[in-house]
Amino acid sequence: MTNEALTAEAVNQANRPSAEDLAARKKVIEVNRLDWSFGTRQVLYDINLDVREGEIMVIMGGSGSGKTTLLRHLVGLMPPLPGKIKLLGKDMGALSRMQLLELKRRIGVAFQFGALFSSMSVSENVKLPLRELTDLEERTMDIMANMKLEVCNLSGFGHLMPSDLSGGMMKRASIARAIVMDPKLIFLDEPSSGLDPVVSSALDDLILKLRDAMDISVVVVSHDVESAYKIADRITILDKGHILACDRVDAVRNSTNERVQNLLHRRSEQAEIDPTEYLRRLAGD
Ligand SMILES: Nc1ncnc2c1ncn2[C@@H]1O[C@H](COP(=O)(O)OP(=O)(O)OP(=O)(O)O)[C@@H](O)[C@H]1O
Repeated sequence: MTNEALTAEAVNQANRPSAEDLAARKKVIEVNRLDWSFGTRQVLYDINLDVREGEIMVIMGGSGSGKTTLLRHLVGLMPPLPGKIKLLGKDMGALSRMQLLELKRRIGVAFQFGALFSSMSVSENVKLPLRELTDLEERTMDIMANMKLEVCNLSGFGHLMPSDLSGGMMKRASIARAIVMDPKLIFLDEPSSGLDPVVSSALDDLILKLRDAMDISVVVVSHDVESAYKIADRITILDKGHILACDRVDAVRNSTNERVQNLLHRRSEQAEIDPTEYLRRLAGD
């Protein structure tokens, strides 16, 4: 780990809420006894999880452990099951289609591959949720998109096409789009995949800044253990569809469970992920 990363980690460490502080906060996500099978194949087993207001929760686990399937449930891309998932206090399985849509407006999502439409400028990409979900005037949309681009250190880059951006800028642009509607909760899938450590560390800083400046709760799916140590308040580790650990960073990091340590110190598996296969699974094909 670089000295810079160590320092940033130490700063966040000092700012981390205590277990009591976290427990006293409102739950923005509540998962109760969630099981899921694809056909006869069970991939999630008795998932119980909560995320608290203002918390950064990092979900980790080996390839195929169920992270994407869980994420798809959380963002409403899987059929909602009554009593299983509450998002921002609402039972997703008890909502009408319109109510579910309304709820989805209050969350932001940045998926890992091909997050931006290549035929639109960066600014148009960021404005997309505003265009699709609001009746705001063009000028207002421009102002809102520019504000979010600025927060994501992309001021002045809105006119560029995605192909003109570096990997790190592309990720920041998809985060700008995820926050353009001022959500209270955002989901980031593998934000640091494919980035070198310096760029990845800058992205971690942006995630921390967003949480602090916008009072947002963040769920990050990641393979990157250094990033998790730096940004997370708590880490959840999935193992073959089961929650193996869910605790504050120090507790997970110092866990005496051999399986937890093996999963934490396994080399990054990002190279094994095939983008086409990832998108197919995300779409539920
Ligand atoms: N649509 C689907 N149909 C059938 N099986 C699926 C489907 N989507 C995922 N699976 C299977 O469910 C299991 C969990 O997959 P999931 O994508 O949730 O894991 P993951 O932890 O996100 O993996 P990775 O880190 O490789 O993205 C895997 O065995 C996968 O093959």
